[in-house]
Amino acid sequence: MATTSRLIKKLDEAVINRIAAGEVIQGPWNAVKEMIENCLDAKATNILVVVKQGGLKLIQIQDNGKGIHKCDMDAVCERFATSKLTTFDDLSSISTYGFRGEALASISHVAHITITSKTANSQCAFKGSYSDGKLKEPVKPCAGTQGTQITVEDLFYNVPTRRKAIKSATEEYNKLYDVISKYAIHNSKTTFTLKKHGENAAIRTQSGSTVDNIQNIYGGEVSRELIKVEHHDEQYKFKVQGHVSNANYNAKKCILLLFINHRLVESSALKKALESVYANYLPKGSHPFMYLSLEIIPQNVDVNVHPTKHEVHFLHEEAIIESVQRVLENVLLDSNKSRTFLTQAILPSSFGVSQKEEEKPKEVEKIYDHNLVRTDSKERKLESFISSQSSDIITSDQTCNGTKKERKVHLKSVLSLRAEVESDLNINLREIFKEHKFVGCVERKFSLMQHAQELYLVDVYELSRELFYQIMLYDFGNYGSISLEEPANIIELAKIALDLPEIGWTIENGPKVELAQQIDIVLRSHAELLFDYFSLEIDKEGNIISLPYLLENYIPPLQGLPVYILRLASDVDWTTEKECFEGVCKETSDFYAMGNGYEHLDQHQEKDWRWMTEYTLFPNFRNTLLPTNSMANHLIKLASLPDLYKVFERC
Ligand SMILES: Nc1ncnc2c1ncn2[C@@H]1O[C@H](COP(=O)(O)OP(=O)(O)OP(=O)(O)O)[C@@H](O)[C@H]1O
Repeated sequence: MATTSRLIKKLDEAVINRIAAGEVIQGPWNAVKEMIENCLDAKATNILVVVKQGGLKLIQIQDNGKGIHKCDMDAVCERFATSKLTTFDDLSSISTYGFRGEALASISHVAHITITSKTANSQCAFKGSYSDGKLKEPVKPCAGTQGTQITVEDLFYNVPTRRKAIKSATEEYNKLYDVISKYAIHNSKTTFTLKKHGENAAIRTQSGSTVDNIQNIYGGEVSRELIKVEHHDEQYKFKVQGHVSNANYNAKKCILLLFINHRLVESSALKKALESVYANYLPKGSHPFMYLSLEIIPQNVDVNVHPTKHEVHFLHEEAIIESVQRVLENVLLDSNKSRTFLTQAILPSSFGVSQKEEEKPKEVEKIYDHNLVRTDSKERKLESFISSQSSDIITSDQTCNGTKKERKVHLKSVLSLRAEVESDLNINLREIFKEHKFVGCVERKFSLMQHAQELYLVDVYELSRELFYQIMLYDFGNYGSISLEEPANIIELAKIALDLPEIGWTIENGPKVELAQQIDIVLRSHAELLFDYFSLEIDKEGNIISLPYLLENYIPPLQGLPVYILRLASDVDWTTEKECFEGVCKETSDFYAMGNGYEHLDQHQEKDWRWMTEYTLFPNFRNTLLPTNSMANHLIKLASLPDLYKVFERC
């Protein structure tokens, strides 16, 4: 009778351990991650990582933490040997990164590992080499400073398939660079250094702020555009804090540094949810930078989901994700509203205004990128147009003038005017402006723009009026100034205005000269307020000498100045704060609106308004304007491609 031999056999212990190790240690990056977590659990404040061949040949991690006692040295690389967890219940309140006692054991099954460690109480350090979870020979005393140094050599030397699957050392290096970067940002009080063996440090952080570390690792372009996130949710008992990029920043790839209870984890659901919020703020195809740290009560989090610990599960996952989405939406909306504009005196020769000498800052302050308004966050910044397309508009030294310090505005009247704007937001219009393409100017008050397959006629006059009104509210008290080359006398301006047919002066209104004098008295009596809050300066002789500078590279049509002066004096309610501020903002935005003022334009002005419409107003309709429901009337849909197709089909 033929005997059948057993097909199912118990695997050799060494093979079992190697397979298990391969699940925990997938590549140099997570060997590094596990060991960094050990350093942090040991309260290290200084961590140095040296690697060779992307960590495949060598990973050496040195910390200044509490060290390992000599008596524990033989057990550190044994599976399920840990100092961090005793009972299963401890898992629900775990506050250390490690809890399984598996990482070093796993590494010892697939690499050569040497540990040198010294505790505070010990006279000297002790050194041991490990293989397959065991000490190769008794630990030896040696010289060393407090802390632990772990050296891992020839990772996967005994797992040829895994070694082959690893494509390139550079790729592995990039992955571990990424892991160290993220831990360095999350642990800003600990200094991190990463070096390729024999080379200078690729990462070297100082103990400082999170933003400093983001700047150090991801660069100034990101760190300058960050908004702080901080929120405590009582209902689902979690905290979220971090820094995310604002609408000015966009990258080709989404960068998300996500920590849940201080563990670096991945969550595609949260990532997707957050990216969908940014879709309303960023141009298509561009992505944000987000560093978020969520702290959820440990009882609601299951950390033991994945061998590499890069996933966690938590209760109320959907509700928490939605709540974080709302937090992000709020901070982005806030940052979009409070964007500040570069404030400086500018002098376009074609408009007959010039910079006041005494206003030139003694020391030229550097103007950073984030002070400059973008035309389109995907494209070039306005400054790049200055010397070419707009040399007539802006004098070349304008980018080095000083900026005013921003003052915080807490006036109830202004906050309530802002709230009125915000209560009327129109999300559809925001979408349209966000994704629009400028087509061309029809005339000063009207331009064409395209959104998706639709062509719109845009009332630039009305929209720019709204834009300036919003800028006045959100940048209240912080405008720069445009200095007039020739002081403009209020009485003379008022007389010019009263002569204009559209003002409708009649004999019953009283003599023009007297009216002009009254206008002068009203404005001069409020000169201090006009200067302080609105940068509208009146000298002792009753001359206007400066106007507010509301938008970079935009000069109001100065022919509208006489009417502006007259309306400021006659139409503003100067008796109550809110009405007064609202009135000045409204009159000023009427004056600044594109298409106001000039009847006949010379060659320069003809070129200037077109330039300002395309490169200043439309980019700000996209990035700065908060479209409200009333603005829907300022867009007329002229054509829609799908409708046109239908017409052709019928023909
Ligand atoms: N850098 C270090 N400083 C001090 N002690 C350390 C260090 N690295 C490891 N240890 C000690 O070695 C033990 C085993 O570490 P190992 O990484 O294998 O497991 P763990 O951190 O306890 O759990 P996990 O497998 O979940 O990471 C730790 O519990 C700790 O006591």
